[in-house]
Amino acid sequence: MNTLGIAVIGTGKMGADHVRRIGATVGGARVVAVADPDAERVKAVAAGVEGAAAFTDPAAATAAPGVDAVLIASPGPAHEEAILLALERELPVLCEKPLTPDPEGALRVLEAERRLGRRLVQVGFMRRFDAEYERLKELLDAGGIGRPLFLHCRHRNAASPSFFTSDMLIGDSVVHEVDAARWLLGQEVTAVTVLSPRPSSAAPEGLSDPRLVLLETSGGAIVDVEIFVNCGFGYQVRCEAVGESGSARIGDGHAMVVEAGGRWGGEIAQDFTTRFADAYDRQVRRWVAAAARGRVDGPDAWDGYAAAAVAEAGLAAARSGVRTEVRMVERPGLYR
Ligand SMILES: NC(=O)C1=CN([C@@H]2O[C@H](COP(=O)(O)OP(=O)(O)OC[C@H]3O[C@@H](n4cnc5c(N)ncnc54)[C@H](O)[C@@H]3O)[C@@H](O)[C@H]2O)C=CC1
Ligand SMILES: O=C1[C@@H](O)[C@H](O)[C@@H](O)[C@H](O)[C@H]1O
Repeated sequence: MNTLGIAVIGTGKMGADHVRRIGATVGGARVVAVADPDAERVKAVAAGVEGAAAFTDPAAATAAPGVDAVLIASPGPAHEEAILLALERELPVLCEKPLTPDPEGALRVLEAERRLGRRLVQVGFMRRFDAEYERLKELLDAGGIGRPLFLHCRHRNAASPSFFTSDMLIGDSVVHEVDAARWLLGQEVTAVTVLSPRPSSAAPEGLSDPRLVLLETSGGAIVDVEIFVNCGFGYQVRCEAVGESGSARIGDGHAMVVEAGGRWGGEIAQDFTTRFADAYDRQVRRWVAAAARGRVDGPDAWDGYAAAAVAEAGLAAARSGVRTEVRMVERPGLYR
């Protein structure tokens, strides 16, 4: 197999981490171009990769010599433009979540793929590549705990970045649970309710943090998500599935428990780059292997659209305080 030349669009926290990962742990690929409007940042990232050209314009990076595929790690509102540029060139794409912040943008991506007649876009819902999530999915698929009734989810970040808004708790954070729930249960989310307690005193001024998000699914299950992005003590992503004949829980993170000095305990990961390091590696490896065959082997643009539709309902539910139904178009044949 020839080496896949990748353009990485956006070289902030995730983009720089993906550039490092492609060089360090992903075979069969190399970064040939990077783009970021922050000229200093993009130059610094390119300087660490032999043969990578630095651009401030994503279009120029996408059109650079040797680019066979595009990995997008810019902020959500910039994703649609970057995806459409890549699709114009019929290049495979791995786009960080969310695919787009709104369902309308996601529908334009679906339309671009429909015109090409094939799927080229994978969305960075990396939990599908996490070993614990995979085991939970296998158990549910095998009927190991009977028909699922509830997913109880906890999603906590130590602290939110300065640019974080109340909408992003749903559109940037809870989208992971939306995708995980759809994938684990094999069902669509049909309605959303959002409850917002008095904000934590640790939350930045104006940020509605934490929140409780309730998702109803097409198969009659209920998913509750505590999203708390300034919990202060670390990064925790937990999921307990309760079925008709049992329950199963992942994400306790107790890989090693130390008993010493009259105490017992373990460490808590401080952010997603640690907790999901293996999942990101496997996600990018699988994408590279599939992209080299012109295929998508993971969450696709339809999954990105579905998550955006649920997020839209979630934002309306948060504003109104009322249970809000999710509106989705019929799934096109390309994604069945
Ligand atoms: N899968 C996961 O667990 C995670 C995914 N993400 C996603 O990754 C993406 C990037 O997030 P972070 O790296 O945390 O943000 P960041 O703020 O650290 O980096 C974003 C970078 O994109 C650049 N940028 C801004 N506009 C751009 C444009 N039009 N074209 C190209 N670059 C542009 C910025 O200058 C910055 O360097 C987002 O979609 C976010 O939701 C972020 C954290 C974890
Ligand atoms: O995707 C991510 C971030 O964008 C988001 O802001 C965090 O809340 C999530 O834990 C992380 O996985």
